[in-house]
Amino acid sequence: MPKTAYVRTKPHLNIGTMGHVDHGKTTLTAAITKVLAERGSGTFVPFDRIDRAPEEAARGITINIAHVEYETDTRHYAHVDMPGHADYVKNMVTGAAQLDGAILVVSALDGIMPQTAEHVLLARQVGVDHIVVALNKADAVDDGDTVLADLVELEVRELLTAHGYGGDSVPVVRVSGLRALEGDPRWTEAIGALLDAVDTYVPMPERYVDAPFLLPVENVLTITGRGTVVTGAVERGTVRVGDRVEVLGAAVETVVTGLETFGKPMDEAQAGDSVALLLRGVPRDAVRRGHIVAAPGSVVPGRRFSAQVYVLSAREGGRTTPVSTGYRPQFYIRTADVVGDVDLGENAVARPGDTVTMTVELGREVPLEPGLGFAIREGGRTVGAGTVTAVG
Ligand SMILES: Nc1nc2c(ncn2[C@@H]2O[C@H](COP(=O)(O)OP(=O)(O)OP(=O)(O)O)[C@@H](O)[C@H]2O)c(=O)[nH]1
Ligand SMILES: [Mg+2]
Repeated sequence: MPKTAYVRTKPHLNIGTMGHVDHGKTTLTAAITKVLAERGSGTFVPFDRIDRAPEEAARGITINIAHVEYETDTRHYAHVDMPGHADYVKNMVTGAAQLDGAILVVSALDGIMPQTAEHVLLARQVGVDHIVVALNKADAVDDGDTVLADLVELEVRELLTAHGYGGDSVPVVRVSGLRALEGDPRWTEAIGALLDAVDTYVPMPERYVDAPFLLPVENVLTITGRGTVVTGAVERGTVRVGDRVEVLGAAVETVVTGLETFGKPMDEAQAGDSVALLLRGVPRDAVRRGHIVAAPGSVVPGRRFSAQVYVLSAREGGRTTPVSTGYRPQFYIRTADVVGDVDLGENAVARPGDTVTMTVELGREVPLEPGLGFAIREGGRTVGAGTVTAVG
């Protein structure tokens, strides 16, 4: 049966839920889709469909990044529900890289926890400019006694200010994802207020639709009988069915033979869209997460760059000891995960909490450009966050 084509009627934005494990991100995501479905502008996605990979159901935490879509009166959103668990922050890094805004979920019962702070820091680093706070589990703090929630709100505003988000003006909305899912009118209204805050506080970003096409590969799938499909968010430019593209990393040039967004076919995808691209004649195992699909010849990958890097303090979950030249951590750049040699110059060391300049020699080539954000990880934890200042 032919599928209904995607019709672009409203501006499209990418947002997502981030925050500490168990603070209620997935529940809130489900509640948002439920409230909007009741308004007639979307499809309800229940909790267990968002937390759907078998590995996730088994562990009961969100491991991969789940995407849902919905519409408010004024906008179309793709929403990524990001994992809170510390082991999976690398997924958060790649998920956040495409966000135009984020909903920071903080449990009013628990307040700021390690991944609350880590996610705010990473969001800043990967270029998320606007955060709206969902102070969740507001149903569970004593009715009438909002002292605890007030304290948590203050604490969150301070955290945001410390990371350059202007915490005083950030909308903080008290919600209960759980009670909204149950249909309690007080809390469905609160979800409406949260969405209004997102609609008004997160501006429509500038989309570079005229730039050469570039998409960092997030996932690779096979559709039997049709070929290899890559998914991800278009970082810039426009791509149409029939366009030639190259896959950097796989060193292949091919043609886009199909395009979809959320299961709906489209003729043209543009910067900001979450899409699946069907690629002609590319073997499944030739393409991997971290590769880049781009207009042929439009990007030159490199291995060497200079960067400004913030080394996380031990309190933020970072190292307890300084790093020096010869340090060899993993660099998370767009969706890629690459080892790199750090050179801090003569005699220099970088202590946890320092901001330093460094040069990096990556283990393999990736497309690099000034302004590109990245995270540095070691032994399963984030130890630094940086921005490319020069290439070569
Ligand atoms: N009282 C109350 N409990 C909630 C609320 N939202 C979520 N919970 C409960 O908190 C627990 C965690 O909820 P999730 O939605 O899985 O949390 P999460 O942030 O997605 O967790 P991870 O994806 O593992 O980081 C579950 O037991 C929920 O039922 C809420 O608004 N009020
Ligand atoms: Mg979750």
